[in-house]
Amino acid sequence: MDRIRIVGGNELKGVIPISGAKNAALPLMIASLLTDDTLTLENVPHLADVEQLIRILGNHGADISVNGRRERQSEGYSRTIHFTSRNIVDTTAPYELVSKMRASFWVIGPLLAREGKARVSLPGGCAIGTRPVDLFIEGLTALGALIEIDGGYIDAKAPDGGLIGARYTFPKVSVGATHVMMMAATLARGTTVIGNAAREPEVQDLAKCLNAMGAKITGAGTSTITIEGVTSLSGARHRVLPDRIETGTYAMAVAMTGGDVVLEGTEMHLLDTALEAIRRAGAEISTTGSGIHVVRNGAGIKPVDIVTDPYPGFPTDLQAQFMGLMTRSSGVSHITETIFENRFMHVQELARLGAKISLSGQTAKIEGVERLRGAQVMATDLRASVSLVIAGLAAEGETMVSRVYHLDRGFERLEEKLNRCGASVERVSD
Ligand SMILES: CC(=O)N[C@H]1[C@@H](OP(=O)(O)OP(=O)(O)OC[C@H]2O[C@@H](n3ccc(=O)[nH]c3=O)[C@H](O)[C@@H]2O)O[C@H](CO)[C@@H](O)[C@@H]1O
Ligand SMILES: C=C(OP(=O)(O)O)C(=O)O
Repeated sequence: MDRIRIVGGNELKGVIPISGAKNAALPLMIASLLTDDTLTLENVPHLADVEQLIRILGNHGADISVNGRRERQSEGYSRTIHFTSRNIVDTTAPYELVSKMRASFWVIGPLLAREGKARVSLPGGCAIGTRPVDLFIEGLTALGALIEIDGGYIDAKAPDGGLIGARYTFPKVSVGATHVMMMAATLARGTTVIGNAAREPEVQDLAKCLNAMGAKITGAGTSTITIEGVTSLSGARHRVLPDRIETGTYAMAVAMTGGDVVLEGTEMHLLDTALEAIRRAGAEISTTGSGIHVVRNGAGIKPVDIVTDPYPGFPTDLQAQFMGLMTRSSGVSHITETIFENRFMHVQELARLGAKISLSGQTAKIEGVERLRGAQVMATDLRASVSLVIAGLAAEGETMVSRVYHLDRGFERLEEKLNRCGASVERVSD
């Protein structure tokens, strides 16, 4: 199993290209099941989750080629991938495939809308909370679906004549349930109005792509989304938006080590709240022609309190990284996690590097320390693992991160990107 060795202490200087967003690419890929035409996605990151979803879509009958080549042959950054699901050959998404990744459950929306039925295993994904699927069930039921849970699978059937547009307000904001309801409603009869919808940029990106495919969606990016059903969707070409979580992660890495880096190909408005927190911690952040410029020269790291919230709040997917940064602040900070009930597994690993963190319910109190010292640590989930990398970049000596398969789910060429800016990060295969 691969590990990552980091020798800390170097400032980061240079340019880091930001990849297409994993959390946009996944629903966009799934949307290809809604049409028998070809959906071409540009700027798709080369990540374990994307590869896994390629396998899942292939199981449903999608024909997938990468830059004109067959899947898995391209080594390049951010690929262009063509998805064609001429016929859906199987409406079952089996446990063996779905249990590895939360988003794969989302195929339930397109399969139900296009084929009138779907049998999808209950999902897996990062172990950061119980992550139930009740909101998906309620939303799809509102569209007329009959849903049963059977042997660990959700069995969903559309009424004769297909799903029916409806008004439904989510009792809680869910990114995944918003994606699924929006996709399912594109092919429903009549109009659907989703209340308390997720406003994340990835939801907006999916709506933009669906509209390019012929859907009639308005309001994405606000909490009310209206979808007028159409009888069929066509193919389209769409560029995946930049990864705001990768952007925030590298911005925090620069704030942590000091240095001067341009995050290329990304946009500030995708993560205003997180960038504001990094600024308050002491980094200077500005827009350049090619992306975002992050600098921290000399000044220490100031303590900043944050609370995670649905977009446009501080993203839970940057909470662990921000905690990594706060471990070296000059005072006491508090981080409150409101989205997932078990997203503090990085706390005990950061402690191995010398961090002083105590937990009280959903709030972590971080007492900044003057120095961290390298140690052996274990990645427990995707974002937790990269918080250990951020801490390792500033720690004295060698940090060895095990279970890096978590990192490979969401960070494209992490070692290469950091090393090009002067870090010392190496993958070790045992
Ligand atoms: C692939 C992807 O895009 N993953 C992101 C997505 O996950 P995901 O879409 O799974 O997250 P949700 O927005 O659905 O989850 C938000 C909260 O709602 C709860 N919930 C969700 C569905 C449901 O049926 N019932 C229910 O109670 C969850 O347990 C959680 O407490 O949004 C999260 C919140 O920004 C991010 O951390 C994940 O990185
Ligand atoms: C939690 C994440 O992913 P997933 O929803 O796929 O588990 C994430 O991207 O941080």
